Amino acid sequence: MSSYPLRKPSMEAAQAFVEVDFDFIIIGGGTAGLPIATRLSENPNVKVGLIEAGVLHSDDPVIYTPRSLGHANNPDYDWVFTTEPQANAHGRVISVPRGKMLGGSTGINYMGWHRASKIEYDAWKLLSDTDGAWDSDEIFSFIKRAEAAVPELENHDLYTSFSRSPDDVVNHGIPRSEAVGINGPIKTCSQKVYTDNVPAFIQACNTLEIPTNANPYGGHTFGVYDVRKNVDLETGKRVDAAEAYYVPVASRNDLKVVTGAHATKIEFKRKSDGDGKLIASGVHFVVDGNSFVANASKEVILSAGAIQTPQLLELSGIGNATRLAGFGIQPLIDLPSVGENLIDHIFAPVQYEVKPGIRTFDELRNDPVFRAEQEALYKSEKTGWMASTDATAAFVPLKWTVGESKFAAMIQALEETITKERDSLSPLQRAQYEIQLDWLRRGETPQVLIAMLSLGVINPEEGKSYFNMVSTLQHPFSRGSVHISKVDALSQPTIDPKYFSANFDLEALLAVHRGVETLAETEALKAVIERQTFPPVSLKEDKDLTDCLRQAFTSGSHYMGTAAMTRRSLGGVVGNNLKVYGTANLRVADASIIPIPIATLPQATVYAIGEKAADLIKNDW
Ligand SMILES: Cc1cc2nc3c(=O)[nH]c(=O)nc-3n(C[C@H](O)[C@H](O)[C@H](O)COP(=O)(O)OP(=O)(O)OC[C@H]3O[C@@H](n4cnc5c(N)ncnc54)[C@H](O)[C@@H]3O)c2cc1C
Repeated sequence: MSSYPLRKPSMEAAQAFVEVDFDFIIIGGGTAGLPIATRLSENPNVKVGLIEAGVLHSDDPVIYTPRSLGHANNPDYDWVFTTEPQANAHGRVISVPRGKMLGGSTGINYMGWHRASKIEYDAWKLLSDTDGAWDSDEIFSFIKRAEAAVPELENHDLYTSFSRSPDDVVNHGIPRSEAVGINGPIKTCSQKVYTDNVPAFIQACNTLEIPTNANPYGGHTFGVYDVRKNVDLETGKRVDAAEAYYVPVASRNDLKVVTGAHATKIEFKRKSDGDGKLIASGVHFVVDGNSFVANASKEVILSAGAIQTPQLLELSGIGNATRLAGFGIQPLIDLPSVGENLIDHIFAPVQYEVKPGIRTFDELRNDPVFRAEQEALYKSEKTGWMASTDATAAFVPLKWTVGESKFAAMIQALEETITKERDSLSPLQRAQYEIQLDWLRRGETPQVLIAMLSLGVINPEEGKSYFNMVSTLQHPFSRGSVHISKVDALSQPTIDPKYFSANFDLEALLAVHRGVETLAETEALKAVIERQTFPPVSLKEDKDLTDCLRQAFTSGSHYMGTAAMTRRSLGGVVGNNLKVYGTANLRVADASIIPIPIATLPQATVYAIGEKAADLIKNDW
């Protein structure tokens, strides 16, 4: 472990940090930053420094008890950012959760471990230069490197047995034994506790011809299944980037981590030879109001996440030159797409009260004796309800949700809008929309995730139990932005996801809501549901429900795209080697490089980005 405390900011640690001549400095100790730091420091001959604004929370039950999820939305763990008032959501200001700690957002996320369909990762290639383009095989191989799935036999995927019949189960694509990693740092497992709503949901999906997918890791995600979780079956704890990647190698001499240290700017020199590229040579940071500069002789890697990576680029002089000049920042590289292309998934709940006797995770709220038993079981055996989260979900193409004729009308209207607005779209949007339209028309790739969740219950009555079917939109057409609001790294940037700026997103969300209503009408779900408690059942008309969706939706907390890895001519910020265009040695590696919406819970993909970045850097040096 570091000789300096990582649990609180330390001036001595900051001073010792800047006295090292680093080869590599990584900004942000999160989902991608920690894999990069730990993989690079496998070579004892390089010196690696990592600057993280949050601190280490080892053994904090708020983080590591799976059932505590949702309790970390306060400044001890979270940046607690918010959006600009959203024009298409009655001016609502929406919460933007982001983990602030060693481990980043993996310390506060919901632990769903998932990957997108192959076709979605293959689209990255369509948007990039040919040389070194990423594709699904490559991303799958790096996800495999990051993960350790508990072998099936030891932790059987019980959910397949809940299907109506074996005919409802599909198992296709790359065989699971080849697709899934077993030796990586991130331990993942299947659910051990299934509450009564889960079998009902799976059977309801089967009734509506959504198959049970026994191998959602093989390249085809369509179907209903239990999403694996990054929970360690042996310890019963959340597995985050800090515990999985950093803690086991913390005593390495060549790896120095400074926490409570807020990076404020990247320092550059300009190359004197022909290409005149910028060379990143150091990083400014502050600890408790005191400024420091650390030096890197080889590379600086920016892994501050999709909100703060563009902020730091702009503060360092990389971005839209006119915008930067307006803030009095000398533009070093005119890259107008920095901070553009902000993508987020959109979530909207439908809440149901269950019939008496049906058990959901609300048992823990309603029955103090049961809760005490479960807490004791967790303490002694590291298992039971406290070690569990609910993660059953259906990934479904929009076509299924809507029905053929309505779907055809929706697509036609969407195509007309895109054609009409073509001149005002960015080159990247035009390319993305073509790809997204193709996915929609084919009707095989899920655009929709319906998640079975017991979290976020609205106004629960004592003694009653509930679950939510959360409709989520995974391939939105709306694009927002993140930009600096002042020349102050410590203040939050202006975050404007522009939710529903593409009207299609709202129509699609309404269609998903209708799909959820149909699911609730199946015999399987009717057997467990007492009544719908949100949205109010009195809201029947499309117009009223649409209004309710504008009021009730939340961010999926899956921000991506703000430093997109695409061709420069399309408005890319980084190339296939993750280097920022116009720089010789500044790379971005985090969720901001994801170029197009992907229908997945993104952390496994971001870990893969970190793993791949480490490989690219090792190969170059
Ligand atoms: C509430 C919530 C629930 C989620 N649920 C899931 C889920 O179930 N499954 C899933 O797959 N994904 C989920 N996600 C999304 C997933 O966790 C993120 O997409 C992913 O972790 C992002 O990784 P990143 O490396 O881009 O950023 P992060 O992991 O957030 O890392 C960025 C790091 O940089 C640090 N940093 C930022 N600015 C600075 C600075 N100026 N100086 C120093 N350090 C800085 C931050 O403190 C942070 O540690 C969820 C996210 C949230 C917030």
